[in-house]
Amino acid sequence: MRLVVVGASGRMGRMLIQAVAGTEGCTLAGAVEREGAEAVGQDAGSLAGLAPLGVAVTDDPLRVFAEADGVLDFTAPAATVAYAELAAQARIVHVVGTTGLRPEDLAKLAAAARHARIVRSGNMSLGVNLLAGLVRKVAATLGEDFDIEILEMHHRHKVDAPSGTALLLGEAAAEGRAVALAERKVAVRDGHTGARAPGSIGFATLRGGSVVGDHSVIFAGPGERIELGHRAEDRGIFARGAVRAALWAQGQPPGLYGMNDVLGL
Ligand SMILES: NC(=O)c1ccc[n+]([C@@H]2O[C@H](COP(=O)([O-])OP(=O)(O)OC[C@H]3O[C@@H](n4cnc5c(N)ncnc54)[C@H](O)[C@@H]3O)[C@@H](O)[C@H]2O)c1
Ligand SMILES: O=C(O)C1=N[C@H](C(=O)O)CCC1
Repeated sequence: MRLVVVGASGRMGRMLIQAVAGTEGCTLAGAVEREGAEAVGQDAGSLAGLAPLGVAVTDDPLRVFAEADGVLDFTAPAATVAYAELAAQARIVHVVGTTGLRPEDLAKLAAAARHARIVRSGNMSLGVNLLAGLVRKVAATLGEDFDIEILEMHHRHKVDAPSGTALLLGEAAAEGRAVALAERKVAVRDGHTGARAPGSIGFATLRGGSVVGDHSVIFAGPGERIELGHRAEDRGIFARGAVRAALWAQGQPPGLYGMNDVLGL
């Protein structure tokens, strides 16, 4: 499968180049960065700490999309919305790891998925997607006398909150309880908040250092607490998940898929 990495010089972009180069049956068909980025013109392999791959980073996505079967996109919301349109025009698979997408961005991805195969997930790792299944089950089993709180910590450079993973886990908890997350979500607490609203799903965000991604889902009940968690130690888990998603999506009809589809969960 010929894959393009957009956001090639980012923390995830470099990991994606490594993952594509290290996966049998995949070749790096292109590497794209935003106009004016320092990496434009550099060899994508060298950028990712590998031997040169003979693929120069470009700021012209159209040219490389025309020669590819799929694009791996861990960039920023505005870029991802634009790439969804280009990938749909080129009829290639679009794997979206970008987080911080607003409802109107998600609506644009859903529109593109009428003609394109898109796999989107706030977390492409096996572990977190398994954890989401456990959270759904525990939330469905326990009543509302168990309060659900989701705690996440990421590195100091992360720009969106709560993390895409925390929201994915919140969605799983809400599904388990058969409620809408949008109606139960409490993402900020400050000052005199009053007592906790029964049935709310709370989020707490920590940022600092080089943390790759820590998540805990806490079910706090009368006299006891259940905690389910995941610690990411290496961004390679997200990159390998994205390549797996692209390979899986190649054989699917147009639509918007998640990692649970890819992993058969
Ligand atoms: N879903 C997952 O499993 C997962 C895992 C890790 C990170 N992420 C998400 O991936 C995104 C990127 O994370 P990161 O840590 O690599 O960030 P980063 O800032 O290191 O990298 C983003 C890159 O995208 C580039 N970019 C921005 N606009 C572009 C455009 N129009 N065209 C091409 N490139 C463009 C930037 O120049 C930068 O190099 C974030 O939203 C993050 O939350 C998701
Ligand atoms: O480093 C990031 O940024 C990450 N983003 C995803 C999220 O928002 O959950 C996945 C974990 C790493």
